[in-house]
Amino acid sequence: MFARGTVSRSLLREASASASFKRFASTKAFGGQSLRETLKEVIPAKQEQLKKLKAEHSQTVVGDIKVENIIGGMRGLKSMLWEASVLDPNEGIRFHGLSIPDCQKVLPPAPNGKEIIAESMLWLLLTGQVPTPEQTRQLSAELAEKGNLPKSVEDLVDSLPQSLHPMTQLGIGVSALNHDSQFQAAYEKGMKKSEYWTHTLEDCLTLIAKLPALAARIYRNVYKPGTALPALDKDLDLVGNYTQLLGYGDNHNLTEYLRLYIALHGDHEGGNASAHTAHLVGSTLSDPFLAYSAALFALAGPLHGLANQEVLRWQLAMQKEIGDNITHENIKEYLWKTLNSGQVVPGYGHGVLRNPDPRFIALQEFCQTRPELKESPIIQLVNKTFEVAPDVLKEHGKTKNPYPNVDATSGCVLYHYGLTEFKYYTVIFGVSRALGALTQLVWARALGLPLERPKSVSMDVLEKLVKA
Ligand SMILES: CC(=O)SCCNC(=O)CCNC(=O)[C@H](O)C(C)(C)COP(=O)(O)OP(=O)(O)OC[C@H]1O[C@@H](n2cnc3c(N)ncnc32)[C@H](O)[C@@H]1OP(=O)(O)O
Ligand SMILES: O=C([O-])CC(=O)C(=O)O
Repeated sequence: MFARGTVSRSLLREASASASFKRFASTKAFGGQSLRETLKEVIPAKQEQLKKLKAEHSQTVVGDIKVENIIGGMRGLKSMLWEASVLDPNEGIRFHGLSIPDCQKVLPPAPNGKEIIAESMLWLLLTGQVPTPEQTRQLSAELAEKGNLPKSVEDLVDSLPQSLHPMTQLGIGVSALNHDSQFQAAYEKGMKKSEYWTHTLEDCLTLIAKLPALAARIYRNVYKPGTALPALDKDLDLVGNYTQLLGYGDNHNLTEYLRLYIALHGDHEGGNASAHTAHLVGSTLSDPFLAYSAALFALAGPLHGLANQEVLRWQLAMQKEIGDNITHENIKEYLWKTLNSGQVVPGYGHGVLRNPDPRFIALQEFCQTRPELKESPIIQLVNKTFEVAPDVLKEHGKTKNPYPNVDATSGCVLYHYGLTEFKYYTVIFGVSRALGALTQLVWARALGLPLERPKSVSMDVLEKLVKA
């Protein structure tokens, strides 16, 4: 299915059986093809696959629509194409067939690091292939080259009130970058449909490249006004530059954590609110900057990305109330207090997952390898909460998934490392989610996917349908 020099899906799956990993790792060096060349090679096979599906199976039934799907936020309804990742309720996310541990084994890290970096994850998401270290470096260099913000966007962001939520500022900044959209300019000139994806790809790479400078500028304006932003370092990876710009560049452990965080949050199949928003808005052929700014506003809701800020707020309030005597009994009591006051337990539950989120596990494992995190009071509280919360939520009896999602720990590690401004945390998520949402935009244009326009019904119509 994949072009020459690629790793097939089945081989990627096999990769999770660790015995085959050495073989797999040695087959991943495919020379120095660029990202664009690689995509040009893999796209025709996917176009063919879609053409065949349409021709042979357009009328094949693959599921039922129940009333609960219509009134229940479309949970479980298979109704959109998404190429880069698939979420299994029990196993969690796989990126082109690779689980998180698989990715940790095969995706190249930064030269001075061990964790997955944004570039290697982006390459995998876009192409279905594991990049070589050289390909990863090539992409890092390109992103660093393109990373500066235009003056107009700098001025716009600098003019925003300090009190405006950082996520609102990020959405505004991203949408304003569409001033220079290559896709929009080419569309105005009348480009052919077959050229959509190439211009989309250029905009997507430009946007991903500029996100660290934009996100860091917002951080500095809001929390460290008057401090100077360093220049982008052409030898650093995207996240290496991001931590430098934030002012935490000399904290290697935080940089490594952010590399892992940003790679892991990159994609979570298509139905989550931010990815789906990018897909919906992008389906109108609005440019990647507009589509992704819309996605950011979905991410900014407390049931979605903003939960990572809410978790920290909630854990700190718990810490304050319990004091030093942190026992299972005390945590249990606090959980019941939260639930009995009609609030959700942030960081727990999920629209699809029915087991602990493997992203949560991966971040917890990161904490276990760092003595400073193992001993951190906030991380210990997260761990103790995990020991108690599932049983309390089961007893409460409402949530279909009593286990932690990624937000249950992600912000707490940042807090430990001194990045304590929790209203900023979802911005970091926003830097990450671009990897998957923009990947799909490229694929949607390469495959010529249509305008998204589901049918809605009123309750009266639904009643008639039910009776019929
Ligand atoms: C990166 C991410 O976006 S991961 C998700 C981050 N969000 C959070 O952590 C917020 C807390 N969790 C939640 O609110 C939910 O679990 C969601 C939004 C993530 C998923 O929602 P759903 O798919 O509707 O969950 P589910 O079907 O299990 O909900 C059934 C009931 O359990 C409740 N429930 C779900 N999770 C929780 C929770 N963590 N605490 C308390 N109650 C919960 C729901 O509010 C719902 O109650 P209702 O019947 O009174 O409306
Ligand atoms: O999948 C979802 O609905 C929410 C989520 O975990 C994500 O978007 O990362």
